[in-house]
Amino acid sequence: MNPKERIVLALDVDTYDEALGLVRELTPYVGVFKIGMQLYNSIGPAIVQQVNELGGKVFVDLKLHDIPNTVGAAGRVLTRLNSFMFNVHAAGGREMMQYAAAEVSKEAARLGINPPLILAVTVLTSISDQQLKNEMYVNDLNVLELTVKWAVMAKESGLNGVVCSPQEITAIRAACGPDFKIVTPGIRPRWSETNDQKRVTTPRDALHLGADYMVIGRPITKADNPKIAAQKIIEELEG
Ligand SMILES: O=c1ccn([C@@H]2O[C@H](COP(=O)(O)O)[C@@H](O)[C@H]2O)c(=O)[nH]1
Repeated sequence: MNPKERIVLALDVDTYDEALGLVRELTPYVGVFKIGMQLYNSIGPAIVQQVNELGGKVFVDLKLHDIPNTVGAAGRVLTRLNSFMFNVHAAGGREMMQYAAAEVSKEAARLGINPPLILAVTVLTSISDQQLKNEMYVNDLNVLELTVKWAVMAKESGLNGVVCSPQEITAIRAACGPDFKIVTPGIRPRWSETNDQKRVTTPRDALHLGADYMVIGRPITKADNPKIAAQKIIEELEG
């Protein structure tokens, strides 16, 4: 895969015009477009089809977290929408992930299409070890240990990969093997601000650590010139 194909651009905007403007401008530099709760809740599921029609693969980042029946049903909908990938929270548990995987594969078979990749969100990249302990009351594991446990559970449940910080790639790769997809937000070039992200690396470090896909939002979308920012990241990845 070339570096461009590994870049997932977070379309964290409110409107159809802003989103499609970014898709048109940045298609030459981006492999996948991520539609998260801001855009999806603002303009609805039709945006997935619109991005598909412009030739973009879509990661629907709704971080599903509910009882198995509800998440399975939502998974069927996201399969019908032709998402390239979508995610659920590993914290939803084994039964929820197994059920989502089974429903998605049945729905894809029924439609005769490739199923979307299903990823488990481990510990959000905005959470530090201190927060995990003091706010989530997880006292016996640190972030790294918990992400690995959840990644193994996701794999055993039939999911295709995880969302985690690039800082956890080496440990997850060792536990889950080469084919398990690792998708990493928390990507910050040296020239950009960290914002609310806590567990970050540069794009180049994430690539060397073995990220399959890197989710990048504000360093590109909030740059004075998003195209130049994206180009600079690709050059850093190729350099
Ligand atoms: O652990 C997670 C899971 C998802 N995200 C999402 O990725 C992007 C990151 O955007 P930046 O602007 O590059 O910080 C954003 O849409 C998050 O919802 C994450 O950051 N961490």
